[in-house]
Amino acid sequence: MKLLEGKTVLVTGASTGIGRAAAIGAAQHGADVAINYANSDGPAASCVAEIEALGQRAIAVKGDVADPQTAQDFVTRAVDAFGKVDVMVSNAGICPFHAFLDMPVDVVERTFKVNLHGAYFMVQAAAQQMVKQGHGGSIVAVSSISALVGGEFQTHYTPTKAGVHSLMQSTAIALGKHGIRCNSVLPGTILTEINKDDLADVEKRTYMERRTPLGRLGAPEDLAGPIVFLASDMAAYVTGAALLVDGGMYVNLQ
Ligand SMILES: NC(=O)C1=CN([C@@H]2O[C@H](COP(=O)(O)OP(=O)(O)OC[C@H]3O[C@@H](n4cnc5c(N)ncnc54)[C@H](OP(=O)(O)O)[C@@H]3O)[C@@H](O)[C@H]2O)C=CC1
Ligand SMILES: C[C@H](O)[C@@H]1OC(=O)[C@H](O)[C@@H]1O
Repeated sequence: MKLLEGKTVLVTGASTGIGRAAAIGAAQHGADVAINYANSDGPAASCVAEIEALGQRAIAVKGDVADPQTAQDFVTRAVDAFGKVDVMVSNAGICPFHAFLDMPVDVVERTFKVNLHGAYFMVQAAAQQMVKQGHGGSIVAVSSISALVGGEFQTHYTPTKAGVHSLMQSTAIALGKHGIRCNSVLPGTILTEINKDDLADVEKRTYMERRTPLGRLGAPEDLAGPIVFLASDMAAYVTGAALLVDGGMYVNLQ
């Protein structure tokens, strides 16, 4: 059963990792897909090709989500190509691991701008278009288990993920009257470019694996199903919710 037949789905940060898996998952469920990305032209083009090979339409729009204009441009390009916006998956993010006491100001500011400001303006631009269309929509933001727990080298990052989680709660209230649902997914540790260097430390990787009751770290594809579900009408009465997708890591105290 295809859950997103006839829908237009926008995904930010979809050249690699979780965003890419979400974009391809949406296409497998019958959606046309617009992807945003920042730098990786080759991977973005291959994501488009993969979606087209599934028989769906796709465009890639390059742009830095930290710039509010990127959100307006992304939505405009998607509407030009596909006529509407049904789903926004706000996923783009960075996590430059760094110690707290000597954290450079520019690393903090950049992380806040990409992860939180970027999500804010993308969600707002999609919602403006959905309200104009008048038939509701679904917004899924990629927050993190890190919205709920801390990280020694993520003091600039975890507040942005808590912020994205909170943004979905407030926009669920602001947009409910327009039939727009807003939810977040909270991935645990998923093997992607964002943590390749961090998890090259075998001791750390083994520790993270041992903390996970399901016995393995996540793959980007583990997020595709939960994101497609929340995007779809199967979740028609779900809004303001946060879905942990972490193999059980969060509940594993001892
Ligand atoms: N991996 C994990 O363990 C977890 C990840 N997350 C969250 O998942 C999201 C995706 O991360 P993940 O897939 O792991 O990492 P990746 O590094 O694989 O993917 C990040 C994506 O975001 C894009 N991106 C980065 N900066 C910008 C920007 N300024 N403007 C537009 N696009 C940008 C990248 O594009 P390009 O390649 O072109 O730069 C890429 O497509 C992030 O929000 C992250 O916080 C949450 C919990 C766990
Ligand atoms: C990048 C990290 O490995 C990853 O990001 C998150 O949000 C998770 O909590 C992991 O720490």
